Amino acid sequence: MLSLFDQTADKAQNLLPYEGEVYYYGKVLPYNEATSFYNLLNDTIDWQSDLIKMFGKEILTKRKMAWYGLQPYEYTYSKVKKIAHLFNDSLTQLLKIVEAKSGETYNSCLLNLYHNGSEGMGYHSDNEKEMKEFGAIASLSLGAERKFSFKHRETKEKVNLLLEHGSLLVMKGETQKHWVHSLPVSKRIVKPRINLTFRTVVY
Ligand SMILES: O=C(O)CCC(=O)C(=O)O
Ligand SMILES: [Fe+2]
Repeated sequence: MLSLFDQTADKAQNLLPYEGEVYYYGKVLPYNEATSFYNLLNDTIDWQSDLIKMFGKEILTKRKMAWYGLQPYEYTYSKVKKIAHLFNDSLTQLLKIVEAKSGETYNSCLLNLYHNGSEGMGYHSDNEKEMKEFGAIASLSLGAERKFSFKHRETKEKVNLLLEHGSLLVMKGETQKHWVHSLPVSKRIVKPRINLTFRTVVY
């Protein structure tokens, strides 16, 4: 049985059974602080639709994205090269919180805005060529609570969890090599959600 001490956020347990490390720290921001960060980011981030290929056609996603960095790093997603906007005050504050909680450092952040549960993200891994190999990725969630799923590439084993308002999830080690992850759609969810994934790009 876990003692009370083991259950504290800073002693999060690895959720993956093998070949990767995922730690869920639960709510790292008090409710009101998480809500005010949600509102600030919603208003100040330069949100853009993403161009993706579906059945050979290029379509604009309803989900909005944004790419920020400590420097104007280049990053290619969906085959389009983007230059990072510089971190604003909210992002700088959140970076410090996430670095302290996870004991890792990051230099960039990919943001996603899902207007409701009909928007999600299919199975993928975050192993773009610009990113530090085996670098930690810290995922901060604000707004609607959503299910999140990991699936092992070979065994197909699944691990599911809920990402709460103001919560932190950290993926590290070999996670991206052996597991894919997704944010499943859920028509019942009508509220919006913002997710920030803090990453390390090499330059
Ligand atoms: O919205 C999420 O929780 C996941 C986002 C994600 O996987 C990504 O940005 O690569
Ligand atoms: Fe991802």
